[in-house]
Amino acid sequence: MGLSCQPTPEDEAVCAVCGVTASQRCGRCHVTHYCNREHQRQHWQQHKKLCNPYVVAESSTLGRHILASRDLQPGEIILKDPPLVLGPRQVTVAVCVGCNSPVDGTSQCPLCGWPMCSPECSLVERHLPECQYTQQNRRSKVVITEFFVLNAMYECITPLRCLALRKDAKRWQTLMAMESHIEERKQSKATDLDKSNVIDFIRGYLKYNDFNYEDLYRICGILEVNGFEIPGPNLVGLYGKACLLEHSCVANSTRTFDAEMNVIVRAAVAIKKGDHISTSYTDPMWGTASRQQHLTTTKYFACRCVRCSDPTELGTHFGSLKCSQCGGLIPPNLTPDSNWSCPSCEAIIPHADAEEILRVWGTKLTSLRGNISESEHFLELSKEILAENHHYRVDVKLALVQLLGAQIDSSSKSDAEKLLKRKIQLGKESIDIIDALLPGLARLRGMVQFEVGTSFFELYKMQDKQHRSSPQVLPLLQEACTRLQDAHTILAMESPLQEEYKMARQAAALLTMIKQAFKKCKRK
Ligand SMILES: C[S@@+](CC[C@H](N)C(=O)[O-])C[C@H]1O[C@@H](n2cnc3c(N)ncnc32)[C@H](O)[C@@H]1O
Repeated sequence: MGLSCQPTPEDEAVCAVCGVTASQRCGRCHVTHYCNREHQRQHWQQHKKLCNPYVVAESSTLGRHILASRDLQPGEIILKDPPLVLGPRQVTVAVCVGCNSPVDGTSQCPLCGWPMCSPECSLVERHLPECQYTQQNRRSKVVITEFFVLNAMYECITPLRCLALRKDAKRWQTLMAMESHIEERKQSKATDLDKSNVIDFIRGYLKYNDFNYEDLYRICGILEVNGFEIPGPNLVGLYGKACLLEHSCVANSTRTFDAEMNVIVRAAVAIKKGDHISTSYTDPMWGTASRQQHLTTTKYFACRCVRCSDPTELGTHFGSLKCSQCGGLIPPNLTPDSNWSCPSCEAIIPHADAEEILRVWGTKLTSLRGNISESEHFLELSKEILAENHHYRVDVKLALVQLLGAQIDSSSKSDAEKLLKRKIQLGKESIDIIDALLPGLARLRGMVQFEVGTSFFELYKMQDKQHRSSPQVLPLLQEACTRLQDAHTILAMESPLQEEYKMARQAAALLTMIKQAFKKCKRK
C-alpha cells in the first residue's frame, strides 16, 4: 500500500480502434469514441456487447423506467445524455439569460431587454426563444428592476424554451412523452399557480398568445417532475433518456454534468443484469418525512423503497429518538399520527410529543448559522434526546467538518491539532452514515473523504522535521493516502465546472506529495 498513491488518468476521448484523439462518438451510447466511421464499423461486433448497458421497461406503478441489460461495475457509465432544454430554475434571482450567472442590471440583450452579463451572452443560442417571442409579440423591451431577490418574471423562460421545441417534431415528441402528472396538478391546484405565474405573464406581459394552454400546463408539470437541477451554473435541464430513471432513497447510480451540460449517469455500486437503475429525486441526507413530502408534492408518488419502509432507515436510526427510560433508540412510527414505542422497554412517546421534540430541535438547528461553539453545544445537548446519527446531528457534523477546516488556519499549533482531530472524528462518523444511505461512489462521500484525508496529511505535516521521516508517521500517511485516493476516484468524475472537480485536482497533487513522504519513511 502507500506507494501506489497515484490518481488514475482521466478518461480520454480517443478512438477505441487506433487510440488517436477522436471527436466522434457511438450514436447509441454516446460513450465510446471513434476517429472515423470505418473504425466504428470495424469495432461494432466487439462494441455491441457493451453498448447501451440498459433497456427501457414499463410498469403500472413506475411508468417507464430503466433496467440494467448486463452487469455493471461501480463507476461504469450507464448513459450520457445531451440536454433537450436548459434554462433558469423556476424560482431564481435575476440571472443572465445567456449563461445564468447573477446580474445587477448593467447589461441587457439589445434586441429584447432580458438581462445579460455581457454582450456576448446575447448571442447564446439557448436565449433565442424568449428573445424572439419578446420581440415579435411585446414589441418593446423587457424591463427588469428587481435584482438579488427572487424574481417571478423568470418563471416563463424555461417553459418558453420548451414551447420553442414545437418546430422540431422529434424533440417535441420526446418532451411531451415525459410524465407531467397533469391530472394530479389540476386537483392539487398546482395548475392555478402555473396559470398566474407563467401563463398569465406570457399572455399579459409578453403579449404572446399563440400556443395551446394545455401544452403549457403540461410543460410546467414536466419541468417540475423531470427537471434535473444542475449545480454550479444553477440551471434546470430536461433530458430525454435520463428522465426515465426511477427514484430510490438508496439510489444505485450517480449523476454528474460535463461542461456541455450533458448528464452522465454512472453505476454507484455493482449493478446486476435486470436490476432497476435508480437515482435520487431528493436530498438523501434529509429525514424520511422531508423526503416523502418532497416526493408527494412535486413528483406525485409515495416512495416505498427499502429505506422508507424501514423505521430504522437501514439501521442508521437517522430519524430515531433516545428513550428517556432505558436509553435505547426509538424509531419513528411509520403509521401516520401514531405513537412511538421503545422496542427495548416499550416506553411510549405520544405522537404529538415526538413531533414537538423534532420541532424544537429543528428550530435550534436552523438557528446555528455556522457558529462552531453553538454547533458543538447542539451536539452535546442533543445526544440525550436524539439518536447519535439522527439527521439533525449528522447535518451539524457535516457543517462542522467544513467550519473547523476554515478555523484551523488562524489557530495556534496545539489548537490546530485539536481541531484537526475533531474534524477527523466528525468526518469519519459522517462517512459511516453516508456509506449506509448513499452507497458507493457518492459525491458527498468523496467530499468528506477529501476533508478527512487532507486533515490526516495536515497532522503529518505538523510533526517535527526529524519525526516526519520516522515509521511512526506511516499510519497518518496511510490514512491520508487511502482517503484522498477514494476522494479522487469519486470527485474526478465531476465536471471541471464544479468545485468538487477542483478538490479532485487538489487530491491528486496531495497524493504526489504523500508518495514522496512515504519514500522518505521507507528509506529510514
Ligand atoms: C422523472 S419521471 C420518471 C419517468 C416516468 N416513469 C415516465 O414514464 O416518463 C418521475 C415519475 O416516475 C414515477 N416514479 C419514479 N420513481 C418512482 C418510484 N420509486 N415509485 C413510484 N413511482 C415512481 C412517478 O410517477 C414520478 O413522478
